[in-house]
Amino acid sequence: MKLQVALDVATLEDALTLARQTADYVDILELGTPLIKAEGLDAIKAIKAAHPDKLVFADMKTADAGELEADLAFAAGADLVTVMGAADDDTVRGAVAAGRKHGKDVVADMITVVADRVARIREVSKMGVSFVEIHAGLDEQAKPGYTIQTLLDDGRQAGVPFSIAGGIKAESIAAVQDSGATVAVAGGAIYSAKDPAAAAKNLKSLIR
Ligand SMILES: O=C(CO)[C@H](O)[C@H](O)COP(=O)(O)O
Repeated sequence: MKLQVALDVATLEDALTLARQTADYVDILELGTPLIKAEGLDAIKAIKAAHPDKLVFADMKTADAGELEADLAFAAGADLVTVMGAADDDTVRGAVAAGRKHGKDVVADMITVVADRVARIREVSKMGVSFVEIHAGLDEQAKPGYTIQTLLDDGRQAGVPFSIAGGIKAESIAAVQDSGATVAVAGGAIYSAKDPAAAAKNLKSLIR
């Protein structure tokens, strides 16, 4: 299982610092959606230039104009780009077309798919996305009683390649791996830690 750090900070300067602190321990550097909105697509270029050996994931969370938005992110240097799994089928297909043009990967973010997520995961997988991200966003995580378990159950059931994002911590990363995930995405557990490098190193060490 690969480890992906979500650079969920609001400035490129902070993102470059966090990337430098964690790059030795992660496989994928993710530019979080707020970072892309704050700094623009040039931030993708800057992270890729600083870490050409890492996969760069642009969390565009595209909801419309799939081909155009994915094309822009790939042209800026992204290796992986997200499209919303809840978007129109043509938006997903458009992003996949851009991915094929650039020889890169499109990931369907399954955040906000509340009714029969497993069925929608199977549908978008047939549209050509490389994998799905089974995801509980920060607002969902803040609700009382939130648990990552439903994400893991959906992953197990879906029978297609998936990543998990939703507040993964040192205590839960083994269960994420046991669910069959190919990528574990960690944001807050790393960027909110006193020592982000040590937090990333610890998460990596817990992957068997
Ligand atoms: O995309 C996101 C929020 O929409 C986050 O990047 C993702 O949820 C990972 O961060 P965390 O581990 O803090 O949940």
